[in-house]
Amino acid sequence: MSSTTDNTTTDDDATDARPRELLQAANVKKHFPLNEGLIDRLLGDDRVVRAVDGVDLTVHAGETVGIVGESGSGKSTLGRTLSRLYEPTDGSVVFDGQHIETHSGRELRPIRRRIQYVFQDPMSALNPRKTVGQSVARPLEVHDIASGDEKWKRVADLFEEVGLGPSQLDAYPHELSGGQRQRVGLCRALVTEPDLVVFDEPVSALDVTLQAQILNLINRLQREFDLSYLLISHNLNVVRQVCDRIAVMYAGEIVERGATADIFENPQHPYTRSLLDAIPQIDGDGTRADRKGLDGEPPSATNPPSGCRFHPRCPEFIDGSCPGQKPSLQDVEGDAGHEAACHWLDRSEAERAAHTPPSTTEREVIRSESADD
Ligand SMILES: Nc1ncnc2c1ncn2[C@@H]1O[C@H](COP(=O)(O)OP(=O)(O)OP(=O)(O)O)[C@@H](O)[C@H]1O
Repeated sequence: MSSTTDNTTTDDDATDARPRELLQAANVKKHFPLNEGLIDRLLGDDRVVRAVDGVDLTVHAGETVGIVGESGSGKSTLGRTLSRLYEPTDGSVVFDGQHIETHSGRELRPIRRRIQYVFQDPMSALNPRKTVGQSVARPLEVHDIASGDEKWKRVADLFEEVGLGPSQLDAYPHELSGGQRQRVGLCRALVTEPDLVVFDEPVSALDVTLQAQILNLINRLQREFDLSYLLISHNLNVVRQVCDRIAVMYAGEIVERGATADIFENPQHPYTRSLLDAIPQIDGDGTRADRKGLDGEPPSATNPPSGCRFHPRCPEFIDGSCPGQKPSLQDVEGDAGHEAACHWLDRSEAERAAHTPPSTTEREVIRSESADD
C-alpha cells in the first residue's frame, strides 16, 4: 500500500496536498455484441453484453485502487478498457492529462509503455518457445528503450529485484513454478518503467503462502518504482492487504467506493455487505467457519434488472424505489470520499427501523419476476 497516499482524499476534495490524478475514467462503457455472426446481424440481433456500463473512476499517482466484485461483474473488462487493451464503447479515459479513449495504432504506443497489464495467468503473456529472459527483454526492443548489453543488464537487474536468479533468465516458462512465473510477469510489466500497472487477479492461482510473498513484493515494487496500481480481485482479503481505495462492481456498475478501511468497517451497500459476509473466516480453534454467501445468480449482462441492478438479490429490498429507480452514487455521511448507490441512503433512521426485509420466499418471487422481464 502506498505510504504517501492519503486514504481520505476524495475526488471532490481539492487541496494542494492532493496527489496528482493519473487516470480518470468518466462514464466508461464497454459493450460487446451478444452475437457476432453474420446470420445474427442479418436477422437484426443487435443485443449487447453490457460488461461495463457507465463507470467513473480515478487513480491518483502512487495509490492502489482495488476493483472487487463477483465473477462476471465486469472487473477485467473495466481493467482492459482503462488500459486501452479494449476501446471503450462510450465515455472518456484521461491518462496523465491526455484523452486516450479513441487513440489507436501509433498514438497508443507510448500508452502501452506507460500502462502495463499483468494477467492472472502470466503464461498467457509469455511465449512458450522463448526463454523468459527473452520475453522480458522484448518490450525494451519494441519500445526502443534499450538494446545489446544495456538491455540484458536491465533484465538481469529486474530479475534480481523480484527474487529470481540469473540462471532463470534462460528458463522456458514451463520450467518455472507458478510463483516464479508470476515474478517473471512482474518483470515483464515493469521493464518499460510504466506509471500504472493493472493487476488482474495477480495471486488467485497461488497458494496462500505464495500469495503473501507476491503481495509483499507488489507493495515493495510500488514504493521503489513509484508506481500506481489498479488491482482487480474477487478476493477481499487480497484487496484489503494492498489497496488504498476500493471500488465495488456489480453488473457492470460501481455500487460503492471509498477508502479501504471505510469499505470494510462501514459498508453501506447491501451487496458490499454480502461480499464481506462471504469472506471465509478462521475460527478460534483454527477451523474454517462457513459464511453466508449471496442468494441467487448474478444478473444477465444483456438484460440487466431495472432500477437498482442488485434489487432481485437484495436482502434489504424496498418495494417501489429499488426496481423503479436507478440509485446514483452519493456521499456516505462522515466518511470522506466514501460513496454508495443505494436507496437506503435516502431513508431516515425511523424508516430503516420500521422496514421489514423480504422473506426468503418473497425474494425468490422478486428474482423470478425480474428474470421474466
Ligand atoms: N470479449 C467478450 N465478448 C463478449 N462478452 C464478454 C467478453 N468479455 C467479457 N464478456 C462478458 O462481460 C461480462 C463481464 O465479464 P468480465 O470478465 O469483465 O467480468 P469479471 O468480473 O472480470 O469476471 P471474472 O472474475 O470471472 O473474470 C460477463 O458477462 C462476460 O461474459
